[in-house]
Amino acid sequence: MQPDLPDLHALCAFRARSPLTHCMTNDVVQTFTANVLLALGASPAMVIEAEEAEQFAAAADALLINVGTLTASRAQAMRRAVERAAAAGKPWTLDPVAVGALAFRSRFCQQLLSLKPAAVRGNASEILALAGTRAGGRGVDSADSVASALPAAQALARQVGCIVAVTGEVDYVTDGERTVEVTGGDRLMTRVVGTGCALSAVVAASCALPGDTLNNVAAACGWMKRAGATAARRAQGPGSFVPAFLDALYALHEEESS
Ligand SMILES: Nc1ncnc2c1ncn2[C@@H]1O[C@H](COP(=O)(O)OP(=O)(O)OP(=O)(O)O)[C@@H](O)[C@H]1O
Ligand SMILES: Cc1ncsc1CCO
Ligand SMILES: [Mg+2]
Repeated sequence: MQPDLPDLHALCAFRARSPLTHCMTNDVVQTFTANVLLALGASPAMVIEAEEAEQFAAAADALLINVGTLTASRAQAMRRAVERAAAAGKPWTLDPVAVGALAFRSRFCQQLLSLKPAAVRGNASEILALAGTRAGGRGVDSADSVASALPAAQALARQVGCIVAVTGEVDYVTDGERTVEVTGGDRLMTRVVGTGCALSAVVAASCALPGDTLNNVAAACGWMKRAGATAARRAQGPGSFVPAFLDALYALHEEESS
């Protein structure tokens, strides 16, 4: 494998910074998300009670909002955390799980966008829905191609003034003017739950790094794609993929310099 110096530099910076990452995420992916962040060298903390979430949002380096298992009380806690993060100048990232398909979370995500996320990461159907182009996907899964969602991702990035990462077979990361394409990964990444949700947590953490957020988010997508490809070569199926994926994230620096 060719060394990929920008990704390696960003990975070293990520590990040196070890971003304290406040995750308000869904019930399905809590442990996997924390393990992915830990394998990469970040420091996750899942703080969800409204009063604590508000307090912690100001202290953490980055905040993730994932609406996968949203409830009214969680929405309230998330809103308070985002408002505090925004006031404290801390970057926050939105994963709009199943937006478009469901009205409550769609209204909530649209309202949150006015509080200026640093990044939005979603699959093609989610990005199309958030941009107002399409109605939504098939539950939490995408029903659209990534290429078909690129114009919507660029429009959303310009409209909100943030980085948008639309992911799938290929990932596109855009600020509305510049677009980076990230290739690799493996279809097995879609046969275990939470690779997208965990990627959003890594994207959130990468927004705490100094430098160009577009490049840092693209690097985050690249780490996940590379580890996904390595793990797929080693795994026999979804069951052995998850531990192989965590191992590959942990050893990414060896792969990049070999
Ligand atoms: N067909 C594919 N080939 C290679 N990599 C893929 C493929 N589909 C998805 N990926 C990778 O899997 C990860 C998750 O992306 P995806 O777009 O499936 O997220 P998602 O639908 O939000 O997932 P989830 O909701 O299950 O967390 C990304 O790193 C993406 O690049
Ligand atoms: C399966 C599932 N259901 C709600 S959130 C979630 C995790 C994938 O997005
Ligand atoms: Mg998702």
